[in-house]
Amino acid sequence: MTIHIGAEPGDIAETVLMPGDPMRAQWAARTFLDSPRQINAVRGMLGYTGTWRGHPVTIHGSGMGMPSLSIYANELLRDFGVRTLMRIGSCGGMQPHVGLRDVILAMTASSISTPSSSLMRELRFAPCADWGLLRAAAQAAETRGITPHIGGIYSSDTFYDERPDLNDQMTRHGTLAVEMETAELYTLASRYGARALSVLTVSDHLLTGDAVSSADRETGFSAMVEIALAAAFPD
Ligand SMILES: O=P(O)(O)O[C@H]1O[C@H](CO)[C@@H](O)[C@H]1O
Ligand SMILES: O=c1cc[nH]c(=O)[nH]1
Repeated sequence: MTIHIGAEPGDIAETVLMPGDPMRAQWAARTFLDSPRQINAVRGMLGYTGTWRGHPVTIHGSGMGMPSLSIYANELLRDFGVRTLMRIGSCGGMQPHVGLRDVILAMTASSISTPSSSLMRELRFAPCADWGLLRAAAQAAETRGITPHIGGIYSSDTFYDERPDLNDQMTRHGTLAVEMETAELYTLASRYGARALSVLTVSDHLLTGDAVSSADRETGFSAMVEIALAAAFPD
């Protein structure tokens, strides 16, 4: 048991899928796992452990933003021995060729700062995905007839961003999408010698203003969950 995760040792699998939204964790566990059981509800942050094709898997919310994700990822990696952490999140598209509901595999994540920035001092660390997971996720997507966008994303601290000039530079430099957790997830996975990948679905678009419904953001993104599970346990 840790401060924020009320699970016992052994309750959490070595492979964890992390949506920001705890209700997406509940939906994904009930939809994709066999025999899911709730292993955390501290502060309403729901976590479930079950099996997928016989492999133990935990699906646990991270909350929104890097400070929240950092708390859960630190405890999962340090105290529960997690070895593979995959974010299953929503994001805002930043390129004209990226459409609503498209799947993005985040190869790298830019940021202005992360909870790890003060530790890094003058270093501008480059958070990047685990190559094996990234390759397996690309293959899993293609097997399902999905062509994912693969490249850099932006992990922001600000959902209601008032720096359109910064977003313009991101778009100009090929950034695929914006979300709020991946840069810290990849940094922590590197620190603990674990594997991480963010599999994202485009829920809205910064260039067009188009968006899917909140209900869709909670439960409508099956493809990214299937891709994440298949990448974690390739045949
Ligand atoms: O849908 P989730 O996984 O929460 O991800 C995105 O949605 C939240 C903002 O609405 C942020 O957490 C952002 O990263
Ligand atoms: O952080 C996020 C997530 C989804 N859409 C956005 O525009 N930003």
